[in-house]
Order: sequence, then C-alpha cells, then structure tokens
Amino acid sequence: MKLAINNLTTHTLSNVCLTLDRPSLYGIIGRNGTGKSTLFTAINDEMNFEGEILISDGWHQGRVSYVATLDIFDSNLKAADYIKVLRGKEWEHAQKYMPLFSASRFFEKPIKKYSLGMKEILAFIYTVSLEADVIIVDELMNGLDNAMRAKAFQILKELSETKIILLTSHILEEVERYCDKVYFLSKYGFDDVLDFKEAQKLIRETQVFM
Ligand SMILES: Nc1ncnc2c1ncn2[C@@H]1O[C@H](COP(=O)(O)OP(=O)(O)OP(=O)(O)O)[C@@H](O)[C@H]1O
Repeated sequence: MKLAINNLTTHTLSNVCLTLDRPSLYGIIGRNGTGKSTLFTAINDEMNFEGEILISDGWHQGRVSYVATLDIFDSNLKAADYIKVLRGKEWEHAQKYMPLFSASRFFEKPIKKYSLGMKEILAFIYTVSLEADVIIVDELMNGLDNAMRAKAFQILKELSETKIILLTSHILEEVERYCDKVYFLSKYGFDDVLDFKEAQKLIRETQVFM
C-alpha cells in the first residue's frame, strides 16, 4: 500500500509532496498551526483541496482511519455503544485492545463521565481497530499516562508492520524514539528529520505564516 501526496495545496499548505511506499510508523512534526490536522483531513478525504492524494496498492483504493477530534463522540453515549457497532475483525480487534487499557468497565459508562485520558483511550482503540491501510494518530495520546502511552506505542509498532501509520505529537522525544522515520512539515513541504536535536532546532527556528 502506498500513500502519495502530490502538490497538495490548502488554505495553509502550498504544493506539498510526500510519497510513503511501505508500511511503517511515520512521525509528522511541525509548529502549531502549520497544517498537520489539515493534511490529515485531506488524506481522510473530508475537505476540498488542490493537488492529488493517492492511497492504493495499484489495485485497490486504501482505507483511512482517522479520529480528528474527541468531539465526534456523543457524550450521552457509552464507549461500548461505539464498539458494538463494529463488525467482524474490527469488533475482535476492539475486544483484544480493551483489556490492555483496563477499558472494559468504564466503557459501560456514559462518555460525559470520562476523564481526558479515558476519552483518548476510546478514540485510540476505535482508530486502531478499524480495518484500514492508513491509520492517523493526531495528538490522540497526550492525555495518557506513561503506562498507557507505552501500550499504545506497542500497538502502533505492531500495526506498522502491515499499515502506514501517521503519528503527530509535540512530544518530540517520543516521536523520535518510536517512529521509524520522522518528517517536519512546514507550509512549503516536508523535510526529513534525522534526530531529536534536529527536530528541536526545526521547531524552534521555523516560523508559522498564517
Ligand atoms: N476549520 C477550519 N477552517 C479554517 N481554518 C482552519 C480550520 N481549522 C484550522 N484552520 C486553520 O488552519 C491552519 C492549520 O491548522 P491545523 O489544525 O491544520 O494545524 P496543526 O499543524 O494541526 O496545528 P497544531 O499543532 O496546533 O494542532 C491554522 O492557521 C488554523 O487556524
């Protein structure tokens, strides 16, 4: 499965190109407001843009899994309500992941009673349970404690053997530690990032033009 972004232009990005031609855990870093979430929304085909985004193995169009915001979950419903509409393998994946996050009990309570971390656990489990070729994790783990984050990264590592995973986070040490390859996104495109020091430098010195 390949993800090819050709000359993507949006209100915030200009002629951005990137080709990811193998499954892996890719880190996408960048200043606030650069357009990372905009990029993911375009990849998820939920906005108009100029340019081209192809997700395909040459035969089939690839599927994307992306929870853009925790607000998509109706706070009067329970996490279990979202899990029970999953079918087949997707439901099985969720059943496998829930105990790892001690989620089975609180998933029976209304979402309005959840902490930030509990909502993120729901969003994370939902995102990684879907049968997708590209999985996007957009600052979904910021509220998780260290033990939960380690479990989440373990799952992403395993899935990255067969899927393209795009992860963004402002915790640069973690991005560098877990991601196989890291890209720095600015208005004009992607730069390869070699290490944590370079990531810090790019974040410090690059301006955001709005
Ligand atoms: N729905 C929207 N309509 C118009 N402009 C938007 C919308 N959402 C975001 N923007 C603007 O688009 C730009 C990019 O926002 P985006 O959320 O993609 O950045 P980001 O890189 O994900 O930032 P952060 O690291 O803060 O999450 C910002 O200038 C923002 O103000």
